[in-house]
Amino acid sequence: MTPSARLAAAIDLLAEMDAAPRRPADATANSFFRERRYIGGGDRRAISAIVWDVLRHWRRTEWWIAQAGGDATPRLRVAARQIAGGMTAGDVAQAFVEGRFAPGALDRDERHTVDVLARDIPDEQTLPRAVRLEIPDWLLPHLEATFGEHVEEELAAMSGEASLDLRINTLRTDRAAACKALARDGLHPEPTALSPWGLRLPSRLPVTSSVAFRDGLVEIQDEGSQLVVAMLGAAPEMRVLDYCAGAGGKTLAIAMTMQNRGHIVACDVSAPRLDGAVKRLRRAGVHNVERHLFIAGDKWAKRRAGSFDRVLVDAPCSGTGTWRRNPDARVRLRETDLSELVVKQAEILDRASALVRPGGRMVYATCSILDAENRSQITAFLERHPEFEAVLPESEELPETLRGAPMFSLTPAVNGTDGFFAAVLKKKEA
Ligand SMILES: C[S@@+](CC[C@H](N)C(=O)[O-])C[C@H]1O[C@@H](n2cnc3c(N)ncnc32)[C@H](O)[C@@H]1O
Repeated sequence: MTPSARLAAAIDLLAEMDAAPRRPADATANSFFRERRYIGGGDRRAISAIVWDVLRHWRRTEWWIAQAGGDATPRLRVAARQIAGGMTAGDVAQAFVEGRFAPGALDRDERHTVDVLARDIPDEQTLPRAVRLEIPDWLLPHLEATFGEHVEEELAAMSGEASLDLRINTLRTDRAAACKALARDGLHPEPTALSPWGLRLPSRLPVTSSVAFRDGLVEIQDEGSQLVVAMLGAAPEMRVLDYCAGAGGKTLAIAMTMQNRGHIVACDVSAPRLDGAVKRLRRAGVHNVERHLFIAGDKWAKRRAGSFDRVLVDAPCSGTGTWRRNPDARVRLRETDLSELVVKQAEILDRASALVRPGGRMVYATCSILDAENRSQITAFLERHPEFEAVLPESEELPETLRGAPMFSLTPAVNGTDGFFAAVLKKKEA
């Protein structure tokens, strides 16, 4: 593809993302490329790089274009990022050519805006703080409350690329053998610092086509997620409930800590997500998992009240800890989304807690960095449920540094993981 054709495809993809603002950007990108199989790997990477650069600089680009008197259309966003990358207004005009695989020429207004953009490249320090930090204005006080004076460095770390973390599957292998198998496919990970099962690769590499992945020796899982499972401390022969199991990412790791012995129930309200677990469970050699889909009027939970040794609540959340992977989520989160999530999380916690046996433990986890979804949520839960108390984790697999408190928060800046929160709550003996 020519450079102009790549710009044209990037503009088309951004327009599709604009048309489906609630859909994660990577899901839109996957279907965009699936429908255009003629786009080869190199072009696909180049187009994605243009689009992700726009997404990572969404607010400042919008602000800059508004200052120049233009509308932040996909065409002008792409043009502005080319200028930020060193192109002149003339270069941009030349790249926006007519033709079947080209973006089409800039019209008069666009040309004018591009001229102004190239003349007035903003100085970082003149940008309003929330614009510079690439977050909606309403979110700034929440982040300041969580991170205090570290807010800038935390958000800077969240603008970077996420590492690609793997979890070895001890049902099938150990770390040394997994590394050997990965090396045969040219993959040379380093052990992670905190998780005993983690391996880290520097960036997005084609792990899923490796033999080690296909044979179930490794799973893709952020180190933070692995530590949430370690926090749960599930052991062989226990009865464990994964209340928000989704496609089973943590269920797989729980089965591993239980050495495939005992019983796990993986629940969710989404059938497609639960169905997504089937193939993964098979690949990992896990066979002690039952799946259960929650439906309205379901008596399932009532019949099993007080019967589980461990309950994991990996709650639906703002996903603010995963901004490195989903930069679009950073500016799309609305204040009403957060307030709705906080209510939903409290309801889920109330329901899930009824399933814990006396003396049993519940771990509440989110991939959020916002206090409202984390510590405040736990404080409110403990006020509503005096039969629970926050306790220290009991887990050999958790590193010393995380064993000294009933809750942990991980962040990209401090731990190099996604942002995660986890808390251990014990149901007092009757
Ligand atoms: C953070 S995701 C879970 C990810 C999964 N545990 C993993 O490790 O791959 C949250 C899940 O909660 C589910 N969920 C949303 N509302 C729920 C509810 N009321 N009860 C149970 N699950 C719910 C969503 O469908 C979603 O799959």
